[in-house]
Amino acid sequence: MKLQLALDLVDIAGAIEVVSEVAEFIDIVEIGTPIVINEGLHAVKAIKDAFPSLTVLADLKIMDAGGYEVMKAVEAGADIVTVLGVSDDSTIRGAVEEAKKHNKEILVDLINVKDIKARAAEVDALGVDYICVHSGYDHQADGKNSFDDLNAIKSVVKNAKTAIAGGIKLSTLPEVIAANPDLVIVGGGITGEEDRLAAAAEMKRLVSQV
Ligand SMILES: O=C([C@H](O)CO)[C@H](O)[C@H](O)COP(=O)(O)O
Repeated sequence: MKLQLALDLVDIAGAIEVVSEVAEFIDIVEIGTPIVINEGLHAVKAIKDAFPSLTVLADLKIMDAGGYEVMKAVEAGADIVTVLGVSDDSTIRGAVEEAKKHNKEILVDLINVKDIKARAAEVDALGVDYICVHSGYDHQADGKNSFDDLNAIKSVVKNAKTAIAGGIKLSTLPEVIAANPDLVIVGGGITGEEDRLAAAAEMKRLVSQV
């Protein structure tokens, strides 16, 4: 099981500072959607240049023009690019095709998908690399999480790796781990802690036991 650090509410300098602190405990670093909105794909390039051995995920949440937008993210240095599960199949197909050309990966984010089991099965058949259940910030504000969704998609996803994101903290990590995703994505559960190093180290220890 791998650990991804999501960086959302920082600028490029802040992202580099956080990753410098916790790099040894994370497998994937995510340049979150808010950073891409604020800084553009330069943020992806800056992190890849600063940490060439880390896997970098660009959380573009692509909804259209899958092939083109994946191409631009890959040019900037992304190893994994996100596409929304609510997108048309043609968008996801284009994204997968472009990523494969460059030996890169696609993570489909099922945020706001209503019939999560059915869509996960469809997306799995499109050849994506990861399928992620996700309670976004607005869902979290309503007290929701994606733990049940993870169990639901685990029963239908046969090819892709599974991932979970949204408000995961050290206190809820054991419950997440029990559902056995391939990838756990944590933002505020590390970046919002006073001792980020300790939080990342403990999370890495827990996910590595599986
Ligand atoms: O994708 C995210 C969100 O939609 C903002 O772009 C976050 O990266 C994801 O939710 C993980 O962050 P936390 O919820 O703070 O763990």
